[in-house]
Formats: sequence, C-alpha cells, structure tokens
Amino acid sequence: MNMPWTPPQVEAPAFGFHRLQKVFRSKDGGDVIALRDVGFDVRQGEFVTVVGPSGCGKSTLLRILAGLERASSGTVSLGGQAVTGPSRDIGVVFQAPVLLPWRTVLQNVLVPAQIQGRDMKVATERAMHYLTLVGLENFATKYPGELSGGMQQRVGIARAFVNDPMLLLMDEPFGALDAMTRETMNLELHKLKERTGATIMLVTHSIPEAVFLGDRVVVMSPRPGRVTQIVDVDLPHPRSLDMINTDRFGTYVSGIRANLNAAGGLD
Ligand SMILES: Nc1ncnc2c1ncn2[C@@H]1O[C@H](COP(=O)(O)OP(=O)(O)OP(=O)(O)O)[C@@H](O)[C@H]1O
Repeated sequence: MNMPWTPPQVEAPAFGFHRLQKVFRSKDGGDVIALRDVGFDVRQGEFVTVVGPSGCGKSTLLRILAGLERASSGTVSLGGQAVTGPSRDIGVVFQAPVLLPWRTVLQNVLVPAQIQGRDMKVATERAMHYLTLVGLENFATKYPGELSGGMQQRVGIARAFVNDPMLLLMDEPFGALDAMTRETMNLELHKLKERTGATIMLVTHSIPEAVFLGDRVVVMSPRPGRVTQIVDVDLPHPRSLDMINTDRFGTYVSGIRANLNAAGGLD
C-alpha cells in the first residue's frame, strides 16, 4: 500500500533575522549604518553568541529582537511571528542588573511577575527555584547593597527567568565583572542553560566567552555590522572550565580572532 507523502517535519526556528538593516540618523544629520544585511536563524533551545568589535551593532541587533528598536528594513521573527514591539516572551539581561535597592533579592526577582499581574504564589515558587539555580537561595531576604557584583548579576538572571520567557537575551551581562568572577558566571550560566533548555542569545566582546557558551558563534564585522562567519562549536556538553586550556578550544578562539582581524576589527 502506498503511504501518503508527508513533508519532512522542519522545526520552526525560535527566532530569525532576514536581510536586516538598521540606519540611525546622527545628530549632525548624517546616516549611521549600524547593521547591513544581517540574516540567520536560531533553533529552539540553542545558545547562540554574537561577537564583534565595539560599535558593530551587537546591542542594536539584540534591541531589535527584543522589540525595543525598529529595523529600518528586513524582518525579525520570534516563534514564527514578526516582531513588532516588546514581548512578554522575552527576558533581557543587560550589563548592569539595575536592582531596586530598597527591595530584597526575592522582591527584585518578582518585579516582572508583579508588573504582568501573575499569580504571586506561583511566581514566588518560581523565583525561589531560579534563585536556587543561580546559587542564591540563602540570599533571598538580603538587599542588593549586601551582594557582590557577580551576585547582583545572578539576581538579574533569575529575574529574567521568572516569567518563563521563550527567549533570553543577554547584552554583555558579565562585562563589568573581574576575570575570575566572569569565568565562574560563564560556568553558572552554562549549567542554567543545560538545566532549563532555554533559547539564549548573548552578545559579547570576549571571543573565549562566546566559544565557551555558544552552540554557535555569530561573528560580526566592524560597522556597518555584517555577519562574516557563523561557527558551529563542536565541544562536548556539559562544558567545563578545563576545556578553555584545550587545543580544540584554542583553535576555535584563534579562528574567530583571525576572522575578526581580517575584517579589520578587534578592539
Ligand atoms: N540611538 C542611536 N542613535 C544614533 N546612533 C546610534 C544609536 N544607537 C546606536 N548607534 C550607533 O550604531 C552603532 C552600533 O551601536 P551598538 O551599540 O549596537 O554597537 P555594539 O556592537 O553593541 O557596541 P559595544 O560593543 O561598544 O556595546 C554605533 O556606531 C552607535 O554609535
């Protein structure tokens, strides 16, 4: 008996950019082309990192996906829908976590749930779950001023997860931390990703950070930002800090560095 033909199941991407351009009007009236013809798709559950020199448009790309900025042309889709504005389905972590100093750690994590009118009993359970995953379960009743910079950033990460976002966007989340804390935070974030299966896009200046965290690394040229390379990082999971010293890791880092240098731009 002939079976009816069914098309192969193609999983819809979590999000994607197609021929994206962004032009800013500068104060003197000239045009600043921030992004030129950017296009790539990201799978559900993928951790994609974006690396490139200062001013190449990484934050702009992230802000367009978050619906905080509009593209000049091209399309951006999230879960199969065009992005037209900010979405509840996206959690964002910026370089500085911007915590409210008069609220406890737990109360800070609950802010997005309160804003969205969620059931606070359920939200509190979720908040404690994520505080535990970032290692801060014993700090729930402390105030931000009692925490180190790395701990404050972890609060920001737990807060971004509290509404169970479809997608987590991170803009240089560890850029203000010292090198050792940054490594620890990379490991923590990697574990969090392994446990939650979240789809994450993280932008960074650091090539080792991009390789350590990324399933794929998107490499961008100096302004106007274009994608010059997309690297599949075939390193085993879970990743460990020991891997940073391996030849394979070093090969990925030097390959991306060479690409950035060829494009004219490491800062
Ligand atoms: N609101 C704006 N008005 C005018 N120009 C802007 C605006 N926002 C960004 N730009 C310009 O667009 C370009 C890209 O900026 P963007 O912040 O996205 O770069 P970036 O790669 O994130 O930089 P960095 O790594 O230094 O944070 C820069 O030249 C910047 O000056």
